[in-house]
Amino acid sequence: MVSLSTTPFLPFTAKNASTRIPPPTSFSYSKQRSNRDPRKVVCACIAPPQNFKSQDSSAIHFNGSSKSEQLSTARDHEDDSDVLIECRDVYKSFGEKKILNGVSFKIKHGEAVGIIGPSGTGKSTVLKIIAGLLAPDKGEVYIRGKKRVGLVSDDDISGLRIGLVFQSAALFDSLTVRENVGFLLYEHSSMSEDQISELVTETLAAVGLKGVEDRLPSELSGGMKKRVALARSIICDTTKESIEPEVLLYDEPTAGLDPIASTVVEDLIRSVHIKGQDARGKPGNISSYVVVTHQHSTIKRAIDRLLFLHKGKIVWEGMTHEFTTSTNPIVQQVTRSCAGLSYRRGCSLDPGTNLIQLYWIGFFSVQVETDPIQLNSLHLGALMVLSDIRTVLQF
Ligand SMILES: Nc1ncnc2c1ncn2[C@@H]1O[C@H](COP(=O)(O)OP(=O)(O)OP(=O)(O)O)[C@@H](O)[C@H]1O
Repeated sequence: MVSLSTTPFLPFTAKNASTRIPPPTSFSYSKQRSNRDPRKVVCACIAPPQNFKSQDSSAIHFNGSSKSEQLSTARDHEDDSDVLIECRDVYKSFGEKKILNGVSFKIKHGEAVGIIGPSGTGKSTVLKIIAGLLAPDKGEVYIRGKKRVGLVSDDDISGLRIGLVFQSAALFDSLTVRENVGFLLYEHSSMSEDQISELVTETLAAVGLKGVEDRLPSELSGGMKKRVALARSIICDTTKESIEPEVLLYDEPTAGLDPIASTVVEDLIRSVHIKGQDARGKPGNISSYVVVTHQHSTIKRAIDRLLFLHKGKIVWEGMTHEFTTSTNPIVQQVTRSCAGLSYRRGCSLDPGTNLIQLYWIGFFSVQVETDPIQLNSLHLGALMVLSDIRTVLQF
């Protein structure tokens, strides 16, 4: 089953009985239960990027000899038995706008993968294609070796659940935390309400939340909403004979968060992974995850392997620690910029806070705390915090 879970979320699925729409304000799960086709996409949302624009992606000159291309021959001989998801030569355009131009990569069992690249280069589009919410114009997506035809709702591929955690929090305002987290199970499982309630409590504990089941989203802090969102994306029907592995796709999970809140989310992402340990001290359930991010701390804390998307292709891939030592010209251009040679392409000051958000050549951002009184202007402020930023940018 490909189960797409939306976290603070507007769950959605497509036709053939699995489309889910937000319930009306008065909706209550104790009154409304249905057992429909369990195929679904659940999307958990975190904050949208703020004031973010690609500042200078034109400064990047793609050198056709990418590492991923160099590796392609070797990859052909790899053992693919542990590949959960594969995108093979995927193309996608929106109208006249060509976005993806032959994207190929594999996500293996146990991996923590990041997708980075300039703004607007198609990273979120890749996630939506993996999730089956968008169909590629050309190319294929394989789920555990089986080619997916069309969108997730058109197909009956089983063997993997895919959860999509969107940027912006979109919990159902009129539903309690319990109803939000248990949404999928109320809709699509045969579990009793008591069973669901117990599982919701257990799942909330896994993300470090206790005693919030009866609260409404409006009674939660931003950070708590994100935890609820994550709980919603990892909950699954435990009464089933076999529970399929799950891949979680996070779209900019730390965008708009202050440095401390970002760290909490990054550690949470790690903790629900099978190689991590959740807040109860138990191993996580998520087999693999993919994170789209601009945030340096997220790359550093939550990602093992990076895919670098540029001009519609994966132009480099490798382990996170290899990124700074890569000889790939485009990567070098990025890392030199991060080292301060071309340190600043944009910045913004969050109103009412002491956070400055800085952007590097359109795809890295770092938040630095400073005293607004020091700032004569945003530009001057960026210069003044430069030394701190260099420290922050150490991989
Ligand atoms: N449904 C759509 N219809 C038309 N254009 C779209 C659609 N979805 C995305 N786009 C366009 O495709 C391009 C890539 O969008 P996408 O959100 O995938 O980029 P991104 O790399 O994730 O950007 P960012 O880093 O800024 O979030 C953008 O120019 C966007 O406007």
